[in-house]
Amino acid sequence: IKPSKYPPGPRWMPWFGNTFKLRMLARKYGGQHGVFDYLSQTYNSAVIGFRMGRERGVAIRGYTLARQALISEDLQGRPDNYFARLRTGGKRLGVTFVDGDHGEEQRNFVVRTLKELGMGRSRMNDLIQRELHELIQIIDETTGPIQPNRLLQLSVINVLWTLATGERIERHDDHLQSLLDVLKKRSTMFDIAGGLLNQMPWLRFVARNWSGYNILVDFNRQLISFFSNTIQKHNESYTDEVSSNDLIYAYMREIRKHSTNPNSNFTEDQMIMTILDLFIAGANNTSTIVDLLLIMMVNRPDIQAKVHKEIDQHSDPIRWTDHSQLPYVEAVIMEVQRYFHLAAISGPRRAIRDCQLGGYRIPKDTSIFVDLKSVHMDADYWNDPEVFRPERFLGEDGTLANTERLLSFSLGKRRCLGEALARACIFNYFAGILQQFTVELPDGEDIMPSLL
Ligand code: HEM
Repeated sequence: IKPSKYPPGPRWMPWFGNTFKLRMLARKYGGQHGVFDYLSQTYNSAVIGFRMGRERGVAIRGYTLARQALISEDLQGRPDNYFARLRTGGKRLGVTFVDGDHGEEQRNFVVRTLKELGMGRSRMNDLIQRELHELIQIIDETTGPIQPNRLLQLSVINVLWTLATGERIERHDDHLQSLLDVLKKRSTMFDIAGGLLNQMPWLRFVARNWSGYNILVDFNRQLISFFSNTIQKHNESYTDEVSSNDLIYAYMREIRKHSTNPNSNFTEDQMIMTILDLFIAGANNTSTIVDLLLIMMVNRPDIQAKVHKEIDQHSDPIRWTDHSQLPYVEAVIMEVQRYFHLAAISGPRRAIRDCQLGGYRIPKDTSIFVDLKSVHMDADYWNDPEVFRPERFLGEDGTLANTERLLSFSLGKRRCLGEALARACIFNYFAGILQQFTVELPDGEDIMPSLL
């Protein structure tokens, strides 16, 4: 039975709620954001209520309500469901799917440590530049067309890996290649709500492969075995002097500091799951944005020419610290994030208490899905959202404008904690590659009409 004043939406079926309807609509409308768009029009509301198996869900569309929801203190929790627990070995661990005091403690620790390790500072830039240098060398030495996706992904992963473990991984490492394959498969099988498996956990008994259960278990197993060697080496070589050298050492320092507290959340399992979370959240998105930027440059030589013009005014290698002097480059990066809306729906939130939104009642423990695409594609605000036009992020004086309407890293206490790293990587790689090369289509390939 729907709670009173619950947001409008489809009628709930016994047991399954709207699970099958939502899946059918997702196939028809190209994903969850398409479903929310359809339901929002059908029920003429920017707030939509539904039910996925046992879980109540609310989708929120449009800038005003999206902003309100993302920063609301009532909505800073994360769903505690089967999918969230399965991804971290059955327990509530890591940073992404924990909340309350435990979540805050872990998130604060990671943010503080990443800062100590140089995130947002020159050390991070040096790391990125080192990887960029290698990438440029590889491109330089390659004859024939290049498909940059995997090259970029390995580069970004090496930045993350160095922050986590203090060392790089070789590009040809077999473990790394198979990990990337699982990561890719995993991201195609699970939507942000955890897919069908989350709504019907019993599927793991009857359809282990089809439901994605095996992929998830396999991914965790591979990642844990990938890390176990490094963790063992860190354990053996730990001293106070090295305790601030990387994230694993810093975590070990914290485990030791809390060793007399039997209720401490700083445990080895928690450390592994925290690193896993950083990789799940950060390994793909950042390199995909750079890939999309290059695809867009190939498809729009006119925009590439403007990017080159701005970049050519800098004789030195371009670094993140120069970003404010390159507003057009920044505007192109923002437009790619808006246009391709990589995170179409923000990370699921959980109402930590009964609350109100848009005049509707949101009961405690409802999962909240904020539709970021609806903000990025809002025709009332952008006029021509379907057109790729970086100038929309530039004011008349040529400086950046409308940046508050770009929510790709979300807002509030649960906003992306890797934003500084991701933005620096994207800027350095994009500007760095275009400072050295002009990108164009291989002979015989056609421009993608949808990207014009
Ligand atoms: C272009 C690249 C990236 C995009 C578009 C992106 C976007 C997002 C979004 C939309 C969220 C959900 C926030 C919310 O629930 O309100 C998020 C969370 C998160 N991101 Fe990113 N992210 C990117 C890169 C990274 C990187 C490089 C890292 C790792 C250092 C990272 C780590 C995280 C973590 C750990 C969370 C969960 C935070 C929490 O639950 O408190 N992200 N990201």
